[in-house]
Formats: sequence, C-alpha cells, structure tokens
Amino acid sequence: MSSLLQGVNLYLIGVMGVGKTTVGRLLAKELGYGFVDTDNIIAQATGESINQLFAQVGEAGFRQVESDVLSQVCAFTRLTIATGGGIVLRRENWGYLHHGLIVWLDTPVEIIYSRLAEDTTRPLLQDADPKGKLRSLLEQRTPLYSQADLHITEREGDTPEDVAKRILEGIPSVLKTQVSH
Ligand SMILES: Nc1ncnc2c1ncn2[C@@H]1O[C@H](COP(=O)(O)OP(=O)(O)OP(=O)(O)O)[C@@H](O)[C@H]1O
Ligand SMILES: O=C(O)C1=C[C@@H](O)[C@@H](O)[C@H](O)C1
Ligand SMILES: [Mg+2]
Repeated sequence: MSSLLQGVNLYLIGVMGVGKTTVGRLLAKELGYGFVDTDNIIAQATGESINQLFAQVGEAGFRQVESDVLSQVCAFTRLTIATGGGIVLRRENWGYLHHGLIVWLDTPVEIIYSRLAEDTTRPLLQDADPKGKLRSLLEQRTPLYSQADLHITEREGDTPEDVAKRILEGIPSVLKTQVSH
C-alpha cells in the first residue's frame, strides 16, 4: 500500500470526536508514514491549548493559525495528517488538502457524543446542548466533508483498528495517480 501511495499524504477530516487523531496514528504506523495532528502543532507552536487560543483570539483567529499550519505541513510528503474538525470551513484550506488524499471519517452523532460527553478540551462543545451542537456542526459541514476522496462510515463497535483497515482497503480505488500495469 505504501508503495502504491507513492508518498502521497493522507488527510483525515471529519467532525470532532470521529477519531481522526486516534486512527491517523494507526494508519501512519501501518504505512510507515510520519504522523502529525494540526491541533497538536497549533498548541505546540502557540504554547496555548486549543481552549486558551479560542478564548484569546476567537474562532477566527484560531482558523488563521490553522490555515498557516496546514500550508506548512502540506509541503512535506509521507505523512498522515489528522486535521481539526473545522479545517474544511476555509476555501483556501482545500487547495492544501487536495495536495493529498482526503479521507472523511463519518461517525454517528450518538457514538461521538458518548465518547466526548465528559470532554472539556473542545471549545465548540462547551455548549448547553452539546449533542445538538454536534448535530448542527455535522449538518452544516456535511456538504464540505463530502468533498473528500474517500468516505468511511463508522459502524457501531468498530475499533480504531477496524476503521484504519477499512481506510487502507478503500485507498486503491481512489488514488489520484493511477498506476499503469
Ligand atoms: N473507533 C473508536 N472506538 C472507540 N473509541 C474511539 C474510536 N475512535 C476514537 N475513539 C476515542 O474517541 C475520542 C476522540 O477521538 P479523537 O481524539 O481521535 O477524535 P478527533 O476526530 O481527532 O477529534 P478532534 O476533531 O476534536 O481532534 C478519544 O478518546 C478516542 O480514544
Ligand atoms: O470542529 C471544530 O471546529 C474543531 C475541532 C477540533 O479538532 C479543534 O480544531 C477545535 O476544537 C475546533
Ligand atoms: Mg484530533
């Protein structure tokens, strides 16, 4: 698979909590790729947590840093990149994402909610109705996530390993550079 990909980066997109970071790590290991997470790079580069950054510069400020980080990361090859859930919102980001293969992880809201119910690190979920917020984010962003090259729908009981395996199985059908035999 790694040779079929020819170093092309894999970008994982999807709403928060679908498992981009968790599955991305597994995929990188499987492919012999490096792993990066745009949220982690942002936190390292600014010295602030995502919560602190939202509080200090607002969502718009965060989105600018996120685009800057993505523009830097896409210059490298042989990477699996877990992105932040809102990376799809800025048109300019798609120019960067399309340098690689884009995989949309799509997980039912009920499952995401059960994972993140106790989580306090996602500022957009610090809402009176976090489940409703998740639903509305997913509804707003589905037309954007749908622009991915590969759409993986997670099923109840799928482990991160199962999801990684399904992605690896789906990649050959969506490779942009068709290998001639
Ligand atoms: N397939 C899975 N089965 C069970 N738990 C999972 C699965 N995938 C991820 N998780 C758990 O769900 C939580 C959220 O996963 P993760 O942080 O990877 O999501 P994310 O898509 O990167 O979210 P964000 O957009 O906020 O960065 C973590 O606690 C992780 O361990
Ligand atoms: O869905 C979103 O907009 C976000 C998802 C997280 O990955 C972080 O990037 C941040 O919490 C915003
Ligand atoms: Mg993540």
